Amino acid sequence: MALEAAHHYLQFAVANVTCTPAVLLLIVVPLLLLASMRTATSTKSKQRLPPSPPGKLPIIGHSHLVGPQTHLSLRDLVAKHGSNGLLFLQDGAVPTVIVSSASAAEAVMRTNDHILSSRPWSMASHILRYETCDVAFSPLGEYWQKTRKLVNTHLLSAKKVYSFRHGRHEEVRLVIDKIRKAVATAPGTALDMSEILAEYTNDVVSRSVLGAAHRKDGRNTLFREMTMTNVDLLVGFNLENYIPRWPLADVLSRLVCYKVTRHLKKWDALLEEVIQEHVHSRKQSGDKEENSADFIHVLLALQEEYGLTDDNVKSLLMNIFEAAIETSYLVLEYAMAELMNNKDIMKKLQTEVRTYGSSEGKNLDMIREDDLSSLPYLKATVKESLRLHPPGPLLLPHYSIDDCNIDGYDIPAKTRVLINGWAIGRDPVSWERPDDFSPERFLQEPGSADTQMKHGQDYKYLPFGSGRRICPGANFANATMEIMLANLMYHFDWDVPNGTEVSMAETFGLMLRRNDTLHLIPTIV
Ligand code: HEM
Repeated sequence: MALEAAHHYLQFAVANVTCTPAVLLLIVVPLLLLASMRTATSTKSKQRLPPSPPGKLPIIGHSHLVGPQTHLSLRDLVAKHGSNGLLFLQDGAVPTVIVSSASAAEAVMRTNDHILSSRPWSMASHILRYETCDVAFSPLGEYWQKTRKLVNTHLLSAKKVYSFRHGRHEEVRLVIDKIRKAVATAPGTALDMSEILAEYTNDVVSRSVLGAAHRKDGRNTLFREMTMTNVDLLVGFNLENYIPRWPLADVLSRLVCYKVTRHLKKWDALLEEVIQEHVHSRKQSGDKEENSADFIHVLLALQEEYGLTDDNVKSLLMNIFEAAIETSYLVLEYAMAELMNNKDIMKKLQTEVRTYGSSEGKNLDMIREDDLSSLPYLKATVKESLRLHPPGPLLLPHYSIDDCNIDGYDIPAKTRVLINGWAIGRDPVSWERPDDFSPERFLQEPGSADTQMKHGQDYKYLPFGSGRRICPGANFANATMEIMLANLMYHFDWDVPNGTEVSMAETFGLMLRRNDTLHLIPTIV
């Protein structure tokens, strides 16, 4: 893996700076060797680290043991060499602890949460996020606390999310109308549901951030493209994984991150434009902030109170796009794919939604958010999809700000901690028939709208993480996903072209995604 990464790095570096590979080698190789010597000396301490697999190499450490399907590789390594779901890996220059059981996750995200919930640093992320002034990648500290409070209280509280429901209804209605039209024009034709669902989640998010005019000049699409490019840039090789942070390495990293800097300029121009429009409209409307005001309005209204610079505001906005669009779309796509391969479950779900929609002479034109609490099987289906297919299989990386001890093992300060939520969600110790798609497992009792396992309170189920870094967007995400899935089930029957199974083959990146585009044939009911 590390050799592949080194090759990747050289390609990446050459593509980004006007340096020849030979010059890069001259700079990089001595730094790597120096780093390796430093790592070798630093690991000679008396600490009792969690067990490690054999086969550690100079410079790259254990990285060559981790294959491209990282979540699978790590699960297998922990099963073979770990203890109680804990394993220590030297990933290049980065000491890393892998967490792969519910009990170890609880020790990390509850018992030692105050020590283990900072974030590791990366140059690409630092540059792209206005010198790390977003919420998601800020280290633990005052700035993170302040912005996290703002996000929890003013942007993503249950009340605020509920206030956006009319916008979501409109977006869902647009999708339903689009599918109906396609069926009327060419019955029996397969639609690209991946694209339809990605567009939907993007529109819900950009509407909440930018307001009702989010489609102006194709901005919704532009923000989506910009967000996708973020993923491409951040998934590239990180030099600092191989060379500890010294001033010379920082200079080199900044050079390599030239493309990231260029991309930030684009973000900045776009965000500046939409913010200025909001400043203008706030002046005209006398600074009134309504309950359903979009995120830019809210942030501008609170900017002074929270002491935020313009760059802080932009970074927070970029964070919302990055965190919200892909995640919810992937869950919806996986849910539809699983339902196509489990037709009895789809039938049960359709019966629940349709019976509700037509009971007591209701004959609803669409399912609305106030109806969702009467649809327990729907909620359980979304939860089950999140269990089997968490978009972030390793959550976001955690980082220790001090030494701590788990199960008698030392976790030194400045260790990266990766929690394999994907493996924990499929651990046979915690789950019966863990690989089956079975929403029933989340129902306390048939017919009850209450479903088990509140997010973040049960460490065997971690799609949104837990502890102080738990995803603040779970309300927003669930509202976006549930209302769409309910209406897809309410209005249409679904088939796979040629009656085949949907392939669940997937690839690990910043997020876990299916390899194939999801093509499905809808029929109006
Ligand atoms: C299905 C959808 C989603 C999933 C599965 C998901 C999952 C996650 C996970 C695993 C984390 C990291 C937790 C940790 O470090 O332990 C996270 C963090 C975060 N998420 Fe989400 N997320 C989703 C949707 C959203 C949405 C819709 C938003 C905003 C509108 C959002 C905003 C954030 C933010 C700001 C953080 C960083 C929190 C912090 O570091 O303090 N997420 N999310």
